[in-house]
Amino acid sequence: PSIRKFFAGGVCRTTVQVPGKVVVITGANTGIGKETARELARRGARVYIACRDVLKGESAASEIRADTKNSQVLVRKLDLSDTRSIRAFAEGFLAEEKQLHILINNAGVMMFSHSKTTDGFEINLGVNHLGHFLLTYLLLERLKESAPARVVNLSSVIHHLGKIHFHNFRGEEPYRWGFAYCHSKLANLLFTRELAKRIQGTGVTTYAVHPGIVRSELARHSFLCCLFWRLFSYFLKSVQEGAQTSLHCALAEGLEPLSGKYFRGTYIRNLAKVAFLYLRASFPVTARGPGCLQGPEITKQLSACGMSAVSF
Ligand SMILES: NC(=O)c1ccc[n+]([C@@H]2O[C@H](COP(=O)([O-])OP(=O)(O)OC[C@H]3O[C@@H](n4cnc5c(N)ncnc54)[C@H](O)[C@@H]3O)[C@@H](O)[C@H]2O)c1
Repeated sequence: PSIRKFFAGGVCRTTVQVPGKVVVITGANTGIGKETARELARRGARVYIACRDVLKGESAASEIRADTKNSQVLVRKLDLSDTRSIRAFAEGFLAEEKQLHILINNAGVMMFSHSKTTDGFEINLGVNHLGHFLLTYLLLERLKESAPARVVNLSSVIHHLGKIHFHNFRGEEPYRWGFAYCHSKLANLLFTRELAKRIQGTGVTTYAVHPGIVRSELARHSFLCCLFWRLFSYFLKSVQEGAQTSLHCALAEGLEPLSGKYFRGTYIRNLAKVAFLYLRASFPVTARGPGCLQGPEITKQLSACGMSAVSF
């Protein structure tokens, strides 16, 4: 058990209750998002599960309602791979709710095949970053009106392997080794940093999160990743443990001065760092064209802006 505890990482220790607060969580019908929704519902929030499959969302919501005795767990349709769906969700939400206190941009895909969103963007970047970018933009005024409010973006430690290919947002050239997911997670991080700057002084703050390596459904599109997840499942976090960093950023008091920072509630950070440095050295990715910002340059720029990780 002590080894398990070592790998489990930080725990959200705040006892803050949030009755009456309005929360939107994307992709909360499964995995980390579902557990985040459960805990926020337990603490009294009105929780919107924004997901692609309303039936699956309803089944998660009824489980959470029964578990937490909070009837204010609602499901709304949102497909982040389609800007029309994002606009329709935002329009419906803004008509229905006068307040929004916490937005958790949690949904994510890890796809290795060369797919695109409805609007023609590379699928990982399109869903994980561009979709959430548009959603946040459409809800930002409501967040400001409800301040103090927070935006939590799920990134990943794997952003270390990411690069921003400005010339390749539509996936004209396939990415090597499924790096598209890494690029999208780097975009989540950069978005958090820039958003924090632009909303400074409005009472809305934002945080990026690495939840740890979590036993969820994220790897379902890749046989190799599924195999890895199964082989090492003992060392991976449970979804409840994986939700702790998002919960910490959504709830903990006094985080406002840390707006724009990247949070990791995990004790395995140094192991992860060594592994990623090794990977980066083993598979150096060369620049492709003028619009490409390289990983090491980005890391340098991020740390110059105080974007090093905060552990709790
Ligand atoms: N599991 C991990 O080890 C890990 C590590 C680092 C970061 N993350 C991040 O944590 C977040 C949650 O992932 P998870 O591990 O719970 O995986 P998960 O697959 O269980 O959950 C992802 C959710 O996103 C939803 N989703 C996917 N595409 C969508 C779309 N187009 N529109 C709306 N919803 C969509 C899925 O339906 C699902 O509910 C993701 O952003 C992921 O990148 C996970």
